[in-house]
Amino acid sequence: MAKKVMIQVALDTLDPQVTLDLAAKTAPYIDIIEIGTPCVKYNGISLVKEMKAKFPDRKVLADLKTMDAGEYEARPFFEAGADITTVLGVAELATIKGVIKAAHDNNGWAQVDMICVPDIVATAKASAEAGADILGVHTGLDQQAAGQTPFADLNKLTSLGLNVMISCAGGIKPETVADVVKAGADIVVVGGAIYGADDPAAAAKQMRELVDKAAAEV
Ligand SMILES: O=C(CO)[C@H](O)[C@H](O)COP(=O)(O)O
Repeated sequence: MAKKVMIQVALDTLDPQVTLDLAAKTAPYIDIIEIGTPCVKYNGISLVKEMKAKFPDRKVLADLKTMDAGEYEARPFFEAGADITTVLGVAELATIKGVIKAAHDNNGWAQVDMICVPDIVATAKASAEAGADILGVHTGLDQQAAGQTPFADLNKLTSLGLNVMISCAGGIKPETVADVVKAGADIVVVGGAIYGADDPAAAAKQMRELVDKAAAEV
């Protein structure tokens, strides 16, 4: 039985209508619609509400990258319809636990973003122990520009065998997505390779085909 690997489209666009249109084009091929950090900061909670209302059959992730006041910041977004929010792994454990509480009180998932975390193994273990649902391996846009990739961190986390989902984000393209799946990711996050494509729907369809093919070979 092939492992089910989810695809998360990361929408880092700012214009709300452009973002909604991209979600409509890609929704048939993806599992999670991410309202990216720049987008959610620019548009706020109203876009989360509208996105969930338009795509009730897709999980909606608000990429808050919460750094403090975890429950206080995350709870309104879960109550507005977000299925997943993110909290930074560099935050205090109390902050991470607050987002987890807000998530679980609303049948949602809490993702701990490992971007810039100095010791991702220690943070991963502590986050899993605290009840995190997803650990997010993440090479940020600026890190990508400096030539970094998520693969080393992905292998570190998948080898721990923790009872959590592992997502992977950071410049993933058609040429590299199979390696991400074969390294054990449960969720493949794709932003620019889809929203920046000439035909985002075709790019999402291609990613779906590549992910499913690689998952069948794992
Ligand atoms: O969270 C993000 C940046 O902080 C992006 O959404 C994430 O990196 C995925 O986008 P891309 O595939 O373009 O790297």
